[in-house]
Amino acid sequence: MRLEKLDHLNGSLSAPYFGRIDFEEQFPNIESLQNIYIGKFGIEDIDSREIIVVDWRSPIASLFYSFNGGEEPVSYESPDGFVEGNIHLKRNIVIRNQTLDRVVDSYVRGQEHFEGVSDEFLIYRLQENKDDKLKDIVSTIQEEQDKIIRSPKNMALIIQGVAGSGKTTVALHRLAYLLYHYRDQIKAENLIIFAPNKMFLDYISNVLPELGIGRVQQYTFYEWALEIIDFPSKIKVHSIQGQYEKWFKIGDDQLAITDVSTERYKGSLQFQQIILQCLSTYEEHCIPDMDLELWEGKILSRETIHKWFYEEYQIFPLMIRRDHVTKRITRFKNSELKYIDKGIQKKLKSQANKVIRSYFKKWTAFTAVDFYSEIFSKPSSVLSNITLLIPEIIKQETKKSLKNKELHFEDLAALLYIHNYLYGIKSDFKYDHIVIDEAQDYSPFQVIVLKEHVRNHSFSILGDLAQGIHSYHGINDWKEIRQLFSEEETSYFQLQVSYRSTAEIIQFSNKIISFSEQSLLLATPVVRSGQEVSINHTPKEKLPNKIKNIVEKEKNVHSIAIVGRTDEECTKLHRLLSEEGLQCHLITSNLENYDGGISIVPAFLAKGLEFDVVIIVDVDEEHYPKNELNIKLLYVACTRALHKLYLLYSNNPSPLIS
Ligand SMILES: Nc1ncnc2c1ncn2[C@@H]1O[C@H](COP(=O)(O)OP(=O)(O)OP(=O)(O)O)[C@@H](O)[C@H]1O
Repeated sequence: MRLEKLDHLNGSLSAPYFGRIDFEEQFPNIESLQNIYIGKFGIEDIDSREIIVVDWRSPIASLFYSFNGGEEPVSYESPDGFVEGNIHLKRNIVIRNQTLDRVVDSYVRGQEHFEGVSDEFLIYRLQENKDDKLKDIVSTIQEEQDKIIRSPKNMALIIQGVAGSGKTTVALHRLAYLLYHYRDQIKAENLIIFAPNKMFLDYISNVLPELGIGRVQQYTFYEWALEIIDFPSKIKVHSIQGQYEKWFKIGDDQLAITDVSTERYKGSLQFQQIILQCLSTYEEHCIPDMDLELWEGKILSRETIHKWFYEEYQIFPLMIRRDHVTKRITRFKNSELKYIDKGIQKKLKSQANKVIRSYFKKWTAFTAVDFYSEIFSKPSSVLSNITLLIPEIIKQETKKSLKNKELHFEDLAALLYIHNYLYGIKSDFKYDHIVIDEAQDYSPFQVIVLKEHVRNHSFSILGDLAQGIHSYHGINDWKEIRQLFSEEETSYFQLQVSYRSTAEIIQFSNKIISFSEQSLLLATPVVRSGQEVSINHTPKEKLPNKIKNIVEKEKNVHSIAIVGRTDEECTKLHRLLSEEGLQCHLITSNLENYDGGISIVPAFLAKGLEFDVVIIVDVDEEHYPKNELNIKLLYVACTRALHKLYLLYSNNPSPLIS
């Protein structure tokens, strides 16, 4: 704790605070006017205990974020109850390396041009070029974001936010808030963030220590599942990347996303119900239907074993219960043997052991994979009626995979669910809070599994349906997730303002997403204007040169993305550009680090990232025909840009931009 505190103090040395409010508590006495300085970490005088800077997460600092201007009294909730008062000043301050860089008053009481809180400081921050990694936003958190960040812990928050509305950022700040506010109840090690891939985790990795929450666990769902289930080495478990080629290819054989696609089916509530029925039926029938006669005349009745299993050991998961019953039977046998004449003891012992072995052969011990195989390959008579409900095509496909010793990403939710039912959840895998970023790509079944791993349904579930490019296994509507929680357990928020891009880029992207058949929330820009989106016809052979020219023109920015449509084409373009002497990183699905600079990235991998300048290539009829997947892919690509967006096409432009 001391080391952590020292770390915070060192950080505060170079930038102690970023804001000030002058707050007059509502007493008649004007002397109660306090100048409150707000920083990333609180600082107090070690001798006098006087608070010099308050932590941004403290109750009083909430006024800095929730204050909307005007002369009406404001209030905040302190540990002793609500405190009311008036704000006289709201000031933003930029300090870098102990140098005061900028001071902007966004509200001064009594001055006419400050009727509301001005956005000048926010716009100044948004105009900056970003470096490689995501940054904290403590100095400019907006009111609607602050409400989410400060929501109570024992709630499943579901947040639909447009591209660039700060979902990822808000989720990380929420973790910092929870750790501050509930410091006696939760530990950083017991919080976990799920993100789409390792590169994305690297991209957000800087914010965590900046916010003082470096020890939070970070995982992809795939890696996490592999930590829990010990798969036999002969089984290959394919990650989600295995699906990319199938779903993101171009040409006439592009797949349509339907409800009976294997991925969607295996993530559905319907499938979870079937698995649950199989498990509970197995539970009902697993004990062999017989008494256990250890030796002649020594019978352990079926009823006694039932009582042990269904009543005494009921709190344990199935397989642990089976172990307990095994041990109990052995104890019973040993204690009974004590009364047996020494001369025949040995003989009866070996006879009893044989009987016990044969008894437990009839009582199958399953691993998750065995049970899953049983469902698909050779269901026992009690299960076969239930498995009839699984569509035949999915059954056949899965049976074939299992025969080839292969499992796929979409099988993981069911496998984890079975594993938890059979073996329970170890305390290492129980969490105080779970963040699911890009949650539109999660299936209801995945969320059901995660719900088993979190205490008090404490979730932050964030996503954007407009970016649902993985809807072959994700959701189409938040109802699919909301229905998994009761009304009191959940809260739903919408974030509609996009902070990432200029107004021009947002308006352009909105036009593209409006082609979608879904009714989706459109983004509203913060009034930050930039250059018009540039659309250029560029013949194929001139593409490398054109890209080089744009890069040359934009050489002063920190990050540029060249976005292609498929993995293969990006690799090709990367080679071509490298031959032309342009240094750039190719982002592939198994990349673990994000290096910034100039990147070449397929649209489906760009999700979650952002770049000062984005150049989208091949925006033509062939690569982006008008269908749901391409609308969303192009929307994702466009909304990655902060300041400038270029679209290049050869032949005929895509109908989405023509
Ligand atoms: N209140 C804010 N003040 C300053 N910058 C902000 C604010 N909110 C968000 N941003 C910035 O907007 C950008 C987008 O944030 P973030 O990546 O968290 O959004 P997102 O909703 O997760 O986006 P997407 O869904 O497109 O991945 C980031 O650069 C972030 O710093």
